[in-house]
Amino acid sequence: MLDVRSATKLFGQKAAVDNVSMTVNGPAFVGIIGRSGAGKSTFLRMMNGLTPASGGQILVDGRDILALRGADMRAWQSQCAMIFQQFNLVPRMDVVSNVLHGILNRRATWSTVLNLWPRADIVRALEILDRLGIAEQAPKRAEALSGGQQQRVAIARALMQDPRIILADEPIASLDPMNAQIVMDTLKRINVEDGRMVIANLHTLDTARRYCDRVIGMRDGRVVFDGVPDQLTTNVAREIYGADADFNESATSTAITPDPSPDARKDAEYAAQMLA
Ligand SMILES: Nc1ncnc2c1ncn2[C@@H]1O[C@H](COP(=O)(O)OP(=O)(O)OP(=O)(O)O)[C@@H](O)[C@H]1O
Repeated sequence: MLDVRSATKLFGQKAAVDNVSMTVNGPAFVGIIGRSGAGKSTFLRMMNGLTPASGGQILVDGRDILALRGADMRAWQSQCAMIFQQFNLVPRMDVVSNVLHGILNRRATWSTVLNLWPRADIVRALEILDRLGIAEQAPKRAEALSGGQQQRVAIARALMQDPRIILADEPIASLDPMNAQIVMDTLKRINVEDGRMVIANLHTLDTARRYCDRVIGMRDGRVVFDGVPDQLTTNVAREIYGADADFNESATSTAITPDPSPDARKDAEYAAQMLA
């Protein structure tokens, strides 16, 4: 379904993404790891047309999405939702309107300006929020929510698009371990239950091992590892990160430590429910 052929992005003389090739068949959960500057974000942004490529092809069911322009590119972008580290919600807008913004490009401008949405769309947005365990947050302003809840709203907004692929750029890098787990569980559930491909840039090895069917390691714009989580040994990781013998995996851990706050307890209950 996804066939990346020598995808390349140059910024001046520097290749941020350097001849990347891979194929992904079916709705896999793919993690991309690598140190800062390895090219992970640039690759995801090429996938959904936010960053134009310098060369290569990205074929989805045989169609090169790097060559799409105008309405065709917008149509692709609606099938290929993006989730960001900083959530990118409209902070002062209520949660359900933020979710409805997932289908903004399918709406007439005047109806968006007036915040008028068909009832069926509102019901769907509420159903998605309910599925992600945050229906009661629907009327609140996005800025009033915790980081983990905001990221779930961003995932709900992505689902509103009914995408085939979800691209997540360090989706848990701003979250505490508890919320990181809830967000990763949510992405995994969408992957397994809906059959949507997820490609996530991840900054912790334990997360990549735990959630991914396949892990891609990038270094200096190139793919230096492509395998299953079991193959991601400490030595392999050291190689991907270009680290020395002091490389300490536990420093990148997202393992959960107890937190007594009521909100954290509620989130913990939700996480346990998701894992059950
Ligand atoms: N718009 C840009 N203009 C010039 N150089 C850029 C631009 N975007 C990224 N780069 C460079 O491309 C390389 C890859 O950056 P990229 O953000 O893709 O890496 P990354 O692996 O996602 O890192 P991080 O985890 O820090 O986001 C870096 O050297 C970066 O400085």
